[in-house]
Amino acid sequence: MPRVIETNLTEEDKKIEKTLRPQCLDDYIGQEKAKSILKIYIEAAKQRHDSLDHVLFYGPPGLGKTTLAGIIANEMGVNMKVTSGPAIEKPGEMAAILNNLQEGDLLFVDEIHRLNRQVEEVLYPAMEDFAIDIMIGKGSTARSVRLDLPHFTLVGATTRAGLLTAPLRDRFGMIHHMEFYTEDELKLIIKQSAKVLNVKIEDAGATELARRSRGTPRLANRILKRVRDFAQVKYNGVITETVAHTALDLMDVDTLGLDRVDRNILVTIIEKFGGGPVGLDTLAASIGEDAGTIEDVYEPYLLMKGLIDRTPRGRVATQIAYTHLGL
Ligand SMILES: Nc1ncnc2c1ncn2[C@@H]1O[C@H](COP(=O)(O)OP(=O)(O)OP(=O)(O)O)[C@@H](O)[C@H]1O
Ligand SMILES: [Mg+2]
Repeated sequence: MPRVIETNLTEEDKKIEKTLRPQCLDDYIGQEKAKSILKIYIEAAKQRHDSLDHVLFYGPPGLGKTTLAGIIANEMGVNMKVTSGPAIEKPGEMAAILNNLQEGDLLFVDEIHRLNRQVEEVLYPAMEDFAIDIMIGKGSTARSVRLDLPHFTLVGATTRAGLLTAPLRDRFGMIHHMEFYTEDELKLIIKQSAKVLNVKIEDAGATELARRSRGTPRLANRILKRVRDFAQVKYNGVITETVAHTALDLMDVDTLGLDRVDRNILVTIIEKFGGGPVGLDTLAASIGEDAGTIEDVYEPYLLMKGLIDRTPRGRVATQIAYTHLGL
């Protein structure tokens, strides 16, 4: 059975995500702070008939960064062009993308921390002055020519803002940290998705799914889909609390929403390293996971739940972790 916390989305996952994606700010649940600030920014930009300031979203996967970028484009009434850090290899490719934008367009750059330095440098004047500098000619006759661009909005997304260079970060007018969703927010999302997918779910069933969705809408939707299948085959199609409970236990998602890898991280810190502190790389090596994945995907939730602490000498398991695991 595929793991619940899967960072590589299948085609079916992508299709479902598309149908479940809210289209306007009012349908977007949670992230209240970002929403209220965005509302003002969008209103002001529309009144000035100007493009919106550049926006950076950072935070763990599946919290709605791409969704929010799409909503901004919708609310501004502009087109969204999508690209990603690893997809652009040469400065010329970035220049071409920028040059093809229409006035007001939104350029969404996913995994923006993975742009290489030369490509990133094209963005500096583009974001600041809506212009790019291109070199014409060779050797002693080479000169740089400035080309004007349409006013556009860059929306960047990254799992870690710390990996962004200062000059790039400084060019964003708004930087927003995506928060984990509360159980109540996730419950609303689950109920909304259930309606769209035509799934019958009881209130207590939705509560149970929300509690075990790791604060993450993507997981909430994915879990909903799996539990629906389970309810269809084993029960009469309705997601009750018992159905939710049984299905999630089978999926190896525990009562805090932790999956096998989360628990492995905790158990390893406790049993192999006496509760810590243990360095990230050592920890990664002993559980056979990539250090970056631990830091971006697993750790933020464990930290938020107070199961681990980060100290200068490494990661430490907290009392809450011992209690949760019954150790
Ligand atoms: N606030 C929200 N309200 C309702 N549904 C949401 C919300 N945020 C996210 N979702 C759902 O979760 C799914 C994943 O969100 P999205 O793709 O925007 O996450 P992301 O932060 O871009 O993730 P990644 O870092 O992996 O690119 C969406 O398809 C959408 O169905
Ligand atoms: Mg995304």
